[in-house]
Amino acid sequence: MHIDVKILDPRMVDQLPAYATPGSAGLDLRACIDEPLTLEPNAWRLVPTGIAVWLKDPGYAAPVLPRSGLGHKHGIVLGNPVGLIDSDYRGQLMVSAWNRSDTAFTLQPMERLAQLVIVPVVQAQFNVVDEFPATQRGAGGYGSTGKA
Ligand SMILES: O=c1ccn([C@H]2C[C@H](O)[C@@H](COP(=O)(O)OP(=O)(O)OP(=O)(O)O)O2)c(=O)[nH]1
Ligand SMILES: [Mg+2]
Repeated sequence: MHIDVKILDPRMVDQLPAYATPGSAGLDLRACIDEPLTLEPNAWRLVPTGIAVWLKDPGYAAPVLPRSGLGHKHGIVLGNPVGLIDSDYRGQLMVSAWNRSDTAFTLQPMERLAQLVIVPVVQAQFNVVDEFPATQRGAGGYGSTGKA
C-alpha cells in the first residue's frame, strides 16, 4: 500500500516513517521540536511530528500508540490514550505526550516518541431493531466467564 506523505519539517526528509524491522507493525513518529522539552510529572504537551499523511481511503485509519520502552520505563504515554488518524485528515500528525510518572522526563528533538499503525476499517450502517437473538454470553461481561 502506498500513502501520500507531506514533509512539513525539513529534518524529516531523510527520516521518513519506516518499519524498524521486516515484521514491525508500527511506524515510529519523531518529536519535531526545536529544543529539548521537559515534561514534569503529570504534564502533557502536544508535540508535532513534522509530517502529514493522507490515508485517503475510508477503509483505512491509523491509531497512534505509545512506544513500550518510553511508556513502561519512563511513563511517557499519550494524553488521549490512543490517538486516531482519520482517512480524511490532512494536517500534521500530532502526538499528545503525557508524563504519567512521578519523575520529570526530557524529550530530545527528533526522538522517536510514538508509533503509527495503519489498520483496515469498516464503516458500518446501522439497522434499528427491537430485539437481538439470544447468545451464550447474552449481556454478560466484566468477568462474567470467571477467572481460571
Ligand atoms: O493523536 C492524535 C489524534 C488525532 N490527530 C488528528 C488526526 C485526526 O483525524 C484528527 C481528529 O482526531 P479525533 O477525531 O480523535 O479528535 P476530535 O476531538 O474528535 O476532533 P474532531 O472534532 O476534529 O474530529 O486529529 C492527531 O494528529 N493526533
Ligand atoms: Mg473526531
